[in-house]
Amino acid sequence: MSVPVLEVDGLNAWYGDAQILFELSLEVRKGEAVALVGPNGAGKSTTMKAVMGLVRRSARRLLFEGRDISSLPTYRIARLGIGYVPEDRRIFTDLTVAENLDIAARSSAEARDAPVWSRETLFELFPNLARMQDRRGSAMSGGEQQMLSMARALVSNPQLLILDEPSEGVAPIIVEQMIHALRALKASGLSILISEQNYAVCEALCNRSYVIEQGEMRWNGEIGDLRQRSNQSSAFSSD
Ligand SMILES: Nc1ncnc2c1ncn2[C@@H]1O[C@H](COP(=O)(O)OP(=O)(O)OP(=O)(O)O)[C@@H](O)[C@H]1O
Repeated sequence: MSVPVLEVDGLNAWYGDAQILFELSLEVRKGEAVALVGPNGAGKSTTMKAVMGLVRRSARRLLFEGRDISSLPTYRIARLGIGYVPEDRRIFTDLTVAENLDIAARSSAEARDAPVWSRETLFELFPNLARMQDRRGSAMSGGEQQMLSMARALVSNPQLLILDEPSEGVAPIIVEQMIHALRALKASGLSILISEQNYAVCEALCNRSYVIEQGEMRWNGEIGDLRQRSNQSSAFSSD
């Protein structure tokens, strides 16, 4: 069994005084893709934000590659090798595809060694971005923006990619391209934690999954057992 990349144990998180996550535990091992599933408002995004240090949280254990990240600021967690693609994508919509990638490359080069992902290798992975290098973010579809956001996250050469519902509101053809790119990344050894309500995406990409409901972990197991589990709950949108 491969080594753990992300180890979370006893994670709690709050917005103000409201506790949202309760004693969550999960693990992502090297080279595996893990799905975090659950109904709207279950706490999937909050779990990802808590790992990145973007919400108030406490944990018995919060380790990335064996290192305690529980008291590090978000930018340092990112620099250690976690690429985070939030639900709202955070690309510069006034800038073109090429400019968005350049900015990510510049800030990554300041932070660590030269990036492994050149513009050329990113365009091989996301061919549709190659065809729209001079297009501004504001003129791209949601799915295209999502891929640009993934490409930006890869520039810093992460070991773990955290993706918050990348397929939400995205056309099926773009979802297919996204799955193709994510499978290639996984095959290259990258670990992936993905929040997802689309069963087809989970099945095509992931090894294991965790089901979260009302801020608590309700089930975890092999991806092949998830469909049966999901029939018993409202964790999935129909697909
Ligand atoms: N900034 C915030 N302030 C206060 N409460 C919040 C905030 N963001 C989320 N919440 C609440 O936290 C709970 C978990 O939300 P979260 O976004 O983590 O769920 P989710 O599983 O990602 O849902 P979705 O699939 O709808 O994105 C919800 O009850 C939500 O209303």
